Amino acid sequence: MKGILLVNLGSPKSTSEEDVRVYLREFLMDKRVIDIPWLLRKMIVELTILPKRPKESARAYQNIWWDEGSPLVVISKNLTKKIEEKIKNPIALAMRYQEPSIKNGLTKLADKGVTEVLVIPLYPQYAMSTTETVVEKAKEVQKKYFPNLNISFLPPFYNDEKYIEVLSNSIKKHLPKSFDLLLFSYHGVPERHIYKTDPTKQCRIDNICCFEKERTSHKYCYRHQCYYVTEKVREKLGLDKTKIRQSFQSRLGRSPWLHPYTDKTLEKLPAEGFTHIAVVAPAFVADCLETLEELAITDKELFIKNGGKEFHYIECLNEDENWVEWLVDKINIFINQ
Ligand SMILES: C=CC1=C(C)c2cc3[nH]c(cc4nc(cc5[nH]c(cc1n2)c(C)c5CCC(=O)O)C(CCC(=O)O)=C4C)c(C)c3C=C
Ligand SMILES: [Fe+2]
Ligand SMILES: [Fe+2]
Repeated sequence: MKGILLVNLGSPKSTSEEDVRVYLREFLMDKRVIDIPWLLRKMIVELTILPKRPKESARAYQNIWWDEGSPLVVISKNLTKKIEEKIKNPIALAMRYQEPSIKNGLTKLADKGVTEVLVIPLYPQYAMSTTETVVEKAKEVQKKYFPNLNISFLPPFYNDEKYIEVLSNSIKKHLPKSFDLLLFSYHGVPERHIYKTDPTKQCRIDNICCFEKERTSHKYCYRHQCYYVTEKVREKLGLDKTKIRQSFQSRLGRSPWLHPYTDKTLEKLPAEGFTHIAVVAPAFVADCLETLEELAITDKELFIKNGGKEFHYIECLNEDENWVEWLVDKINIFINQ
């Protein structure tokens, strides 16, 4: 029998400083997130990040936590339930970090007699810190604990026409009547991750390859995939190029990340005459710390402090009916093939 495993990033178990530390340790010790040799990574994580960051992050999580738990996990669970009601085959949810784990999700499916699993990493764009780490972890768990289970993966869907339509319609539904500018803010990655995953080794941050129409490197280029989504959604919404901007948020550490940075962009927009803005975050399919806290609270304050008047945060796809339908369609193709 065929089954489905949805995989999202994951959250700490609670907003306590200790649970946040445990979560950050697992997350940041992933070699596809901080891609340096193990000993150096361990030293940086344990000696420079974990002494202070868990306290700050715990406070941030406390600002957005729901009665039922982490927004990202709660939304992902609700999404799974909605899909479950529309398909005949078993479906389970897993998180790349913390609980429910990928092993836990595969166990649930195997216990129901599933022998073939479609793993769906819940990321529209490919990055070594998102899709790749989910794929590699799922393969590792399968090999170790479920040798008789067949697994395959839904590839990044940033260029799926129907997905673009679903995203555009959701944004349209939440756009305010009048605004000066729509900002597309994507989670950033270190620039070196773009070079590292480029099979052609030709993509350079300062040249235009990421904007070109066809290129082998696009399949593994997070930067291109973000530009693609922005451009296609802009076209679908019928917005002039002057009405949109794209930026990258949530950087960590001192090395250069993808530019322009969201916070720096927001500081400058009011002086450029953009005081009423709407902000959307299409790298996330579910609202989370990075959208509800970083964007909708911290970055909003920054924008207002710099002369902005209106900051309208547009929610992620979350449990949108058309998004559920899109996933159900992909699942049915797998089940019926
Ligand atoms: C959507 C795509 C994501 C990419 C790409 C990504 C890369 C990436 N992230 C970090 C460091 C942190 N990210 C944190 C939170 C976080 N990141 C994503 C998604 C992507 N990350 C999500 C959905 C979340 C929110 C989780 C939640 O519980 O709501 C955090 C933890 C919070 C904090 O302390 O700020 C860190 C740290 C790196 C280093 C990286 C690329 C290499
Ligand atoms: Fe992140
Ligand atoms: Fe590129």
